Amino acid sequence: MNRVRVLLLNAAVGPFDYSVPVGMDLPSGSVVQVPLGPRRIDGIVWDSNTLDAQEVEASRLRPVSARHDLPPLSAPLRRLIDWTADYYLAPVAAVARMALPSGSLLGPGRAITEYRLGDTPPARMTPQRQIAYHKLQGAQATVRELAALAGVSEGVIRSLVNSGAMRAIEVPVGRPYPRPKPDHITPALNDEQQAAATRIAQAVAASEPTPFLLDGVTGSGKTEVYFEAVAQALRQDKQTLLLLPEIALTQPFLTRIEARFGATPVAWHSGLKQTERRRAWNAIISGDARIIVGARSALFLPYADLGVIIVDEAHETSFKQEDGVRYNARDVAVMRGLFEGCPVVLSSATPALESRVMAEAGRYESLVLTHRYGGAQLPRIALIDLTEDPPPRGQWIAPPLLAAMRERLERGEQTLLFLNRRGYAPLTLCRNCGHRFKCPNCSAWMVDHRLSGRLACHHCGHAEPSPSACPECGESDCLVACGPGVERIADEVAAIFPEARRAIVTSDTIWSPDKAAEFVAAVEAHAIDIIIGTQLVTKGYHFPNLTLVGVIDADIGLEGGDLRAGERTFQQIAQVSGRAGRAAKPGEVFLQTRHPDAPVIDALVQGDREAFYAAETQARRDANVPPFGRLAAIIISSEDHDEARDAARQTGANAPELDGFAVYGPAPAPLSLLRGRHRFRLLVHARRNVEMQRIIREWLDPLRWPPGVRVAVDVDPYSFV
Ligand SMILES: Nc1ncnc2c1ncn2[C@@H]1O[C@H](COP(=O)(O)OP(=O)(O)OP(=O)(O)O)[C@@H](O)[C@H]1O
Ligand SMILES: [Zn+2]
Repeated sequence: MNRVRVLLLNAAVGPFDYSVPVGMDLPSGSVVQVPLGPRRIDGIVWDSNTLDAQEVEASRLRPVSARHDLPPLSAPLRRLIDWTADYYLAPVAAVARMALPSGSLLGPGRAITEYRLGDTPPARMTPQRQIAYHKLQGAQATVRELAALAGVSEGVIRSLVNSGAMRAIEVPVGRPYPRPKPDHITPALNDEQQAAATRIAQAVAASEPTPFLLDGVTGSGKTEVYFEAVAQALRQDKQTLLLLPEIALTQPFLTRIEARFGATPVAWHSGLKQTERRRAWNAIISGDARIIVGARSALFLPYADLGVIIVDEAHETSFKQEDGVRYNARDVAVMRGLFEGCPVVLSSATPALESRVMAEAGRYESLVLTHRYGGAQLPRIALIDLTEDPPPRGQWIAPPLLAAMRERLERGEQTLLFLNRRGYAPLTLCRNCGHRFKCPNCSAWMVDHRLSGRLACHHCGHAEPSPSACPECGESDCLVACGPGVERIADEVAAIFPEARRAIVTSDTIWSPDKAAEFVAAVEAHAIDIIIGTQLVTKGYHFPNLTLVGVIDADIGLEGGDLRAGERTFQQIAQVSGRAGRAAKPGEVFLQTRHPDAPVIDALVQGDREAFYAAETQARRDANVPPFGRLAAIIISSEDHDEARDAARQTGANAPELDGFAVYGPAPAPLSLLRGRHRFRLLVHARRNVEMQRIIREWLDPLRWPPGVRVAVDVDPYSFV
């Protein structure tokens, strides 16, 4: 057969068939270059039985131009790509692009040129050069990366190179990574840990495609358990993919892996430099990289030989991608394990309800750790009813929590205050005329960030300097901050305990792996008494001297009222509580609430997670919502309000009427304006046994919209805004 079907990667057309030049070997999965009109573009040879293309006579086919020097994408990976595209209603090419990180990686070359400043400054200093010269001391990267780092144009960097102020360094990208050793340092597991570890290791040894739910209370040592699965994969010369939700937090984690296996793992995330990315990529595809720690984007990479996939903190909603291909990495990981023939471990102290239901149904194998490691006790959780015990006016920390904090300071122990709100205040208004500061691009309030002196929109990134006067009435000294964010709580702590050393932990302060490492070191060295943080501090940390957790507003997550509001509140509070008393000293948690009788709050205080899961499962079953019924959101947007509304109405009017398939809306989305686009939503609610995706495809595919309209489908949505 001298014809191949090619999936085109960076084109809105295709797939197309091409002829195979004599002497070129093109098995399925080969990465190739093909002609398209006058251009040449990258593509992948795909299985013609899974991908339809227009039939073209053999004589009219154009030949494949070249084959890239890469191993072909494996059959299991191609199957995963097909499955993902089908399930999430995404173009196959869009999913396949996630397996091939960027065009520049496909080109030839064993080295990349990086630049760094030399010893002598440039003879002629312009203001831009001055900035670059200042910011790039000690840095080494490509021209583009240096420009981004310094905040100047690439031209400025190039001019520094040409003037001789920067020198070129060839960085080889094929350098091998040090090999981790399965038994470098092995901990003694307790009985529960040992039983779970043995079972997973056995599944790795047998290449069993079993999904495991590793469900263990906070501090039970789940990490040590799944490390045994990693060790088993290493013994068999296979790869481990370890997915983490928040990449900024990986540095302490990488250190922990290094301590256990004697070598740092290979990290994969969006913050990698091009040389690092290329080196990692080569090692992943050749099999040289044995332990790969990554964010969800690592899930689609072409691993040479996967032995096990681990999803840590598997309940985290950040595994759900909210743009482009809207997939859930937790669910896709289970499918990848199935196709690759390897076990998948979903590890969590507060599993997603979906995962619990799968385990109860016997589809996942359940491994349970009921106790904290080393005899530490779970913390005692107490309520502060804010209606009875309110803080003084203009403050947010109630007297019982303040008293507990004072005790900790006196005893030299650490406190963590949790409030899931970045910035100083979520809303700023004018006392004089009532003006509220709103984002010009979104239907959202501007958040006051005092540390950086700005008002910022958390949806589109729009920011402006904090105003001194009201733009509406012109009065000065009339702007009031409404409600607290972590910065405001930190100010309150500073006013009450001026001697206490504080750290604010949010994505604004911990924005890089280095910053995370710095923070951890400071807490461990007891250079910090009180941590004030958002959800960034709820996971993974193990600070033995931290014995008090205060939840400033336990009700905050329940306000939105979406499908998972109760579940998310339970998970966040259980996780943040789990940071208290993890070693010898017992922990204590205070929840500040206005709804002491809410079932979620009650379950947390009683420490009765089984009751919470049982009630929540029943409620979902009764409403026939996920994981029992199915949901899909259709978001229709345009820069023009009426165009978006009309397209949404037309879509709704064409909705099929079928048994077990209901369509609600369209209605303006809660965030009706986002990044300058007006948004309308339709919600599909289907019974489990209905082929929801096929019906949606047949409904939407024939519809035509004006060029300014975008239609996004979100299968199994997590976001309802
Ligand atoms: N068998 C063991 N031997 C020695 N130390 C252990 C063992 N098991 C756990 N630990 C230690 O106990 C602490 C908690 O373990 P780990 O971080 O694995 O818990 P976890 O279950 O992942 O917790 P969380 O879900 O709260 O993050 C860590 O410092 C870990 O090194
Ligand atoms: Zn905005």
